[in-house]
Amino acid sequence: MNDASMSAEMTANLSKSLDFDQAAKPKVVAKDVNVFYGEKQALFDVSIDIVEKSVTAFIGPSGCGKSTFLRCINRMNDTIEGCVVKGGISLDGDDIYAPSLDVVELRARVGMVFQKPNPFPKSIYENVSYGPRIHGLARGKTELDEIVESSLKRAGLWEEVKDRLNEPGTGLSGGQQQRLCIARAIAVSPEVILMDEPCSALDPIATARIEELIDELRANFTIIIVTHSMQQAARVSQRTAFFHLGILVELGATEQIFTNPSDKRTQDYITGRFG
Ligand SMILES: Nc1ncnc2c1ncn2[C@@H]1O[C@H](COP(=O)(O)OP(=O)(O)OP(=O)(O)O)[C@@H](O)[C@H]1O
Repeated sequence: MNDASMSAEMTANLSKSLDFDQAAKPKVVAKDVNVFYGEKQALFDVSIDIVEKSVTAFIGPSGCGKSTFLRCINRMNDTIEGCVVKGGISLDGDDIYAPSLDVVELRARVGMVFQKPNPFPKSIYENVSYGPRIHGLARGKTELDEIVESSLKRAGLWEEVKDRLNEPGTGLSGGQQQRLCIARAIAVSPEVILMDEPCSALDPIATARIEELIDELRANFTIIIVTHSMQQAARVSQRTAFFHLGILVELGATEQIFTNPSDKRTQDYITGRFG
């Protein structure tokens, strides 16, 4: 390719990614986020808009700060001693670090699914009904039953568990447990779901099931997924953010990031030169 056609192609791609950005409404907006663990700085001036009702993947080599940034969005870093977050993050314009903000309420708006499925040591029913109960989302048993059923249906688990709702959640297979954790997250009607490597403990079939589910859920939720798998990022996300050494190097439409990244570090990572 000569320089002229390369630059035409780059301009076309850039305008494609700008179109993509303009059509989308930002749900989470981070501005100049810096995170420290004691003396060590883990994130440097991260600014990003996460658009609503889509999947954004965070990729990058181990230790680059993906999970640290994810945890900033529901203030899970507050629970880590010595961790200090500076900068601003808003959810639909609300400053989530405002002193008046109720963190319990924030975590109902921003749910989280972890790497290892972690159902409570309770029944399947109680795993899903716990959140709606403590947040007062149901006006009685019938409504609670309805929330449990609809959450399990949306998580694609209902048919497999409807006859064993009183059995322990921990008795399910790994993939089913992860779908139970997704049902638990959905049950409180969050706006955003954070997923920290949700498939890393699962086999390929269970992984495919969760990936299909993520694709269905994006119609109603804003999803951010940290993944080590570039194939997974390419399959499930519409936007991809590449982190390196605590810096957000590049954010763009997933297709553009994987076919025509603008930064050499992204190019080196996606072509397997490091990471
Ligand atoms: N609780 C903690 N205490 C101290 N340092 C931490 C803590 N958690 C993360 N770090 C450090 O912050 C940096 C970013 O870590 P983080 O886990 O966010 O990266 P990551 O990109 O998610 O990595 P991985 O892909 O391996 O999960 C790393 O240098 C890590 O050692």
